[in-house]
Amino acid sequence: MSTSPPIVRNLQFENEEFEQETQDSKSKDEVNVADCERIKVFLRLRPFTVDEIARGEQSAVLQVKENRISIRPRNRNYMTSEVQATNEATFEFDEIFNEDISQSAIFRKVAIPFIHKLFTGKSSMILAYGITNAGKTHTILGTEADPGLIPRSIDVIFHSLKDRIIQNPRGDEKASAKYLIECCSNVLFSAKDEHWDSVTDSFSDPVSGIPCLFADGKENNISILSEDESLVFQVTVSYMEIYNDRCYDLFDVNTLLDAQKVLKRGPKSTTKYRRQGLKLKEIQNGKIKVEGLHEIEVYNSSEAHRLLQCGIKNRQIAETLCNRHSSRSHSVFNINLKALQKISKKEYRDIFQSTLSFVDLAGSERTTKTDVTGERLKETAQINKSLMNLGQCLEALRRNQRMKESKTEDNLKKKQLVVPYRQSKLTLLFRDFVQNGSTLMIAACSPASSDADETIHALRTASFAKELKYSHIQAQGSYNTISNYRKHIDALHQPVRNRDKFDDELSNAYDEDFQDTDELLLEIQTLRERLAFAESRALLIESEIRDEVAREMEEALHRMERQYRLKLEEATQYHEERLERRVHLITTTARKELGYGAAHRAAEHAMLNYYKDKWEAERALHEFELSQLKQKLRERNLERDELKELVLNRTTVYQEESRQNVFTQTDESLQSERLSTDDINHRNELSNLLENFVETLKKFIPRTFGANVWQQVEENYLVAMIEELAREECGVGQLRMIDYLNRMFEFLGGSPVADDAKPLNEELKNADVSKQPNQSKRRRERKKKQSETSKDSISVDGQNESTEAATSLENFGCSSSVLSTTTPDKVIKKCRRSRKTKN
Ligand SMILES: Nc1ncnc2c1ncn2[C@@H]1O[C@H](COP(=O)(O)OP(=O)(O)OP(=O)(O)O)[C@@H](O)[C@H]1O
Repeated sequence: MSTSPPIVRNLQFENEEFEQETQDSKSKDEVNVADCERIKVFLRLRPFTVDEIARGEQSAVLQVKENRISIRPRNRNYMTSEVQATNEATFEFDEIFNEDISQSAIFRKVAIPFIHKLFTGKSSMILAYGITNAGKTHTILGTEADPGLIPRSIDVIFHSLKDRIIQNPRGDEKASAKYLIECCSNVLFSAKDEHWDSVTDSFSDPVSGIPCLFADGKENNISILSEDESLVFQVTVSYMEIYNDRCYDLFDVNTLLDAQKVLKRGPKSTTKYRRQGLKLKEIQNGKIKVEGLHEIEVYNSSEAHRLLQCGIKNRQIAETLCNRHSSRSHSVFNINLKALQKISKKEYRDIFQSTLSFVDLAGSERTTKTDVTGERLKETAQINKSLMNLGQCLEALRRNQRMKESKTEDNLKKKQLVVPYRQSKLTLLFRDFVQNGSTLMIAACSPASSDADETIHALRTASFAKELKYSHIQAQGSYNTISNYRKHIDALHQPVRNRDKFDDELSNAYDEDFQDTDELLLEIQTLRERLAFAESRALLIESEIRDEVAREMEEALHRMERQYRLKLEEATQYHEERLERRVHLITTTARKELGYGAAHRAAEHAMLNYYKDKWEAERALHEFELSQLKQKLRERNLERDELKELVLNRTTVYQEESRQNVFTQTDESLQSERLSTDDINHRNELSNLLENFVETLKKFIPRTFGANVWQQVEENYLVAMIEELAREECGVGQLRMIDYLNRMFEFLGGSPVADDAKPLNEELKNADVSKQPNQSKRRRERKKKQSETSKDSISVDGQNESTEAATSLENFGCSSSVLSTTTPDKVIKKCRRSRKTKN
């Protein structure tokens, strides 16, 4: 089985106008390939921007002569001694494009040879390098009106391949351009946002509805075809960016959907937009693979343009949501070509795979110049670090190459430098391209004198790249190499087919292997030595880097110090002035108020004295009152003591009396108990006697003293007497009755109890209670006699009534003579007098 290697035939030109130019480029390319595959570096000088013209920027470019450019530095102190001496920095490049070169011309000069290589199975990279705002993106992407290298390359590639693109039968539908474009149209282009208004205002695809920044057909007049008609192709594209030394897929649908969620929630959304970072993995032959990077199958230029548009949009969204600015990341757009040869109706055989990559590097910038802080400072540091690392790789490669080329004894003894590819993702990818393909660098250059120093640094790094050749590192994926391998495999298969020669061939192969092993051991030894040297060299480089960083930091610190000192001085001056004003104000106010203050103090003093005297007087008065009150209190206390004593005495007396009363009452009650039966009889007798006596008085007193007197006697004495008698005990009742009678007679004007009645009174008074029944017996007898006598006298005639009364009274101790001598008027008067005196 043998394959005839495809011969890249001369470029076919559909447009005669470009024929000559492209032929030149082809011939140049052929020369370059022959010229050991040196890394080519082109310089593109951009014109002044509108802003720069408005600022009146001066040009830093002193001279552009053939491939040499001279730039005048702004501050020569930071330059090399050579530049300091001449005050200009001169660099040489493969070609220098002036401000007036068109995008189309650049494309033909730069990209066409690489597209050519793509079709021959060689991978290549076009790298735009330079300081910020130098025109890198303009060159790589371009604008809607004037597209750059990528859109033009897409046009040419698809126009060349035409119907020879086949569909991958095992292709993932979710990795197809159609699916992604649909997602993009739903997610990214549905939202209207000021950040991409300018983009969406561009062309719109009638099918997908996606605005298309780059219209097809700008470069449709160029076609590069392979003569091998049996070859068919599959084209995939991938788009990624390296931001803060992390790789992100710009064709990842999931991140697009996440972005949609965040966008829908609006600017106040607390959900953070997080993208999944991709890992770089080293596969066989030192090739680098970006794990998880989507490679989207594309069948025509229109799809490719729209995909590019989606990637740009995704990047814009990331920029918006991550709050960063344009080109703060390195972007890599890959066009992968897979050539297949038809074996049968459905079977294809892989012939080669190649990639054309377009890298738009972020612009290096000086932190001292842009005065950035926070996240931006971190970004800038990362950009500068990765670019510096790229410069270090280029420098190390150049030195190694020089050592090899010079072949002097000294140089041969020296060990090769280790190229620090692994220090950043960018350089790892760069290594892949340097080792596996050809590289072209476009150094974008700003003419502004304000950017001169940074431009010089960037151009110096670019000039390192210019000297690099990679002829010794053959492109592993090239078509020719693959066909050579095939031949070799065929040769290896030969012994199998030819059994007779198998053993000999096999032993030969073993011998070769042993020889290889010895060589390998030797190489390991050499590599070890190189490693030791490389480590020491790395330390040296590191110290150099540290020095540079320290210098920059020192510069920044000096600047900050100056700023702060200035601010401090301003603040001090301001505060001093303020303090002076205050002191002045206070002094003036104090002076004004001093006079008033003295008078005020005198008045206060007088007031104080007045209140002091007043207080003293009141105090004396209160003390006097207090002493008086104390005296009174003492007296009251004495009185209280006396009263207490008195009460105590009285209580004692009272207690004594009450005790005696109790005894007396007890005696009396005992006596009354004894006399109770006699008393009942005695009372009956007495009441009878009293009735009689009262009856007698009723007759006697009205007749003698008048009806009024009787009425008064009756009111005052008799009723009370009768009631008393009814209530009192017998013995005591008698005494009471006598007392009443005495008082009655006293009232009537008579003498108290008659003398002859006394014995009776005395007798009654002194009467022993025990003897009373006998006494009452005697009395009853006497009364019986008297009643008989009175009965006799009454019965004689009415005139004897006074005599009867007197007798009755006599029986009670009353003398009738006393009664007869008193007139009723006198008795009444006497009675009234005695009442008055009583009252
Ligand atoms: N050749 C050119 N002709 C006309 N205008 C240009 C050219 N090159 C660059 N510009 C303009 O200069 C400005 C800066 O260019 P561009 O954005 O490409 O710079 P950059 O190097 O990519 O900057 P950054 O690294 O910050 O992204 C843009 O306005 C662009 O239109």
